[in-house]
Amino acid sequence: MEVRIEGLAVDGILRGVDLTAGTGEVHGIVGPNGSGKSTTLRCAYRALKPHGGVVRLDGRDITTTRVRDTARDLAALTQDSHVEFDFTVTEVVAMGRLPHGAGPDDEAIVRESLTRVDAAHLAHRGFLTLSGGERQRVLIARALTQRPRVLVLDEPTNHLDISHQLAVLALVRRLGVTVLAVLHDLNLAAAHCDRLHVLDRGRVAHSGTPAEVLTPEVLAEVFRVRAHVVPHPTTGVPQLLFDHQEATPC
Ligand SMILES: Nc1ncnc2c1ncn2[C@@H]1O[C@H](COP(=O)(O)OP(=O)(O)OP(=O)(O)O)[C@@H](O)[C@H]1O
Repeated sequence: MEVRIEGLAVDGILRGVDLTAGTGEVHGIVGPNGSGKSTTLRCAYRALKPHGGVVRLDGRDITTTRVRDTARDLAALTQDSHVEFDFTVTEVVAMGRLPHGAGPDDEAIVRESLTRVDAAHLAHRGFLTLSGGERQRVLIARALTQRPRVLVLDEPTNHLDISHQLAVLALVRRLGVTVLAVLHDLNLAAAHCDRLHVLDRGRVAHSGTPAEVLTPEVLAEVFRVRAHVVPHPTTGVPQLLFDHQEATPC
């Protein structure tokens, strides 16, 4: 399913964000703190109504369909993905089936999703007893349980150790669904995304393949850091080495 974001505007935050992610492509949204990455995603999963612009799934404006219909197509892992009560892990992941209504395969789908994020052993634990990384994996399992055609992920590797960061991003790619992911780690973004969009002060400043976008010039202009770009010794993917910085942007 294609995701097309056109002229997205949110007062004081987004100033006309345009990007298109083709069916089955993995797109990363990167950019400095406060540049509007999460706000862009919030509009895509309908947590926020933009003041201008439109988000289209396969050409159709998402605001012209019922929220439940959008939820059948699109699953989100967000910064607001909280679970307030101590549901079991199985119960939390089963919530991903809600947009589809109850079905006979639900239990099997929940078990499979938990296995895919290496969390089957947590099935009967209380969600609130889990570590940050375990919670994140369970929330990813909940999104997978929705069997979406589009996955919107806001910092999906947050709280994950390096092994689970790599495993989750490899899994996301294997799913074959369209992915829009906010990522802070530019090297992970380069290794796992087909295309990157660099947000700067509420606009897409640069879009392209990781090699096109992650250049020393763009990193200096947008992130204000000095970087060297080197090919990964086995994959050839561009990877970044940063110079020590005396002055921080804070
Ligand atoms: N509900 C809101 N009311 C007022 N300002 C907001 C609101 N939501 C976000 N902002 C502001 O909009 C700007 C962009 O926020 P957003 O969360 O989209 O940035 P981001 O690129 O995801 O940042 P980060 O990398 O820090 O997560 C920030 O300055 C933020 O303070």
